[in-house]
Amino acid sequence: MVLSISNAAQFSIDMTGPNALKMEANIVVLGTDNVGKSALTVRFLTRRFIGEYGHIESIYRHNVIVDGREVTFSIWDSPYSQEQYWETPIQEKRVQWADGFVLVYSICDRASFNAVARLVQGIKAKKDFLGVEKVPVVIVGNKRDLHHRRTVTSEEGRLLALTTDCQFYEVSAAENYHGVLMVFHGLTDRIRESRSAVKKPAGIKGIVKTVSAVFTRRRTDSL
Ligand SMILES: Nc1nc2c(ncn2[C@@H]2O[C@H](COP(=O)(O)OP(=O)(O)OP(=O)(O)O)[C@@H](O)[C@H]2O)c(=O)[nH]1
Repeated sequence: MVLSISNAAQFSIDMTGPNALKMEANIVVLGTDNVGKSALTVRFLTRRFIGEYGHIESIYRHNVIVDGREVTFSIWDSPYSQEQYWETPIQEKRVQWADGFVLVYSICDRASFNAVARLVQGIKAKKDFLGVEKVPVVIVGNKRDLHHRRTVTSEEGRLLALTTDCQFYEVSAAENYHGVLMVFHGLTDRIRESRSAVKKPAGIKGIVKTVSAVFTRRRTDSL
């Protein structure tokens, strides 16, 4: 199902400057059941927390201005499939489609944290296989308001992010919009960085490849 929500959150209004470029970002939100994936997504889209969200899989389209650039987000809020995450064609499609990932666990649910640790490895391995060197991933510990029921410490979350080269945030989708905004803001920055890294001039390996491609082409052209 594709929902289109417009006129929602705008966190900057500089649309007129010379830097007001447009950008598109496909984002997949993943995590085990009940961790708050939909709450987080809907909070970002509407600024609201509505409590119950059902289990509908959706792609939401949403335009916002981030640092003077118009960003069109397509956010895929997807349910968790327990086993062989990477082996079904639909899951594989998700990974190919995504420019960045938001991996959510609940700070009160250790199994959900362990699942995120597995997900991040799986995503990186799959993207690596597809030739993507650095995939933008944000790890989010949700339900921060329930700190009295915490079973995963902030340090554990931070350490996981550090060792897997991801960003890390602890948020409460229930209580706070700003933290959720930071998640999507941070991910947008990472996506932009990863795109400009791809455009950087090739290193020596790239030059050798280009030169040999030119010579190979000349040879085949002259046959
Ligand atoms: N206390 C608290 N509850 C939250 C928070 N975020 C979500 N919830 C609640 O957690 C439950 C699950 O939230 P959802 O957003 O439906 O979680 P989900 O990960 O999309 O769940 P699935 O649809 O099962 O995949 C709901 O009852 C929410 O109200 C939060 O930050 N704090």
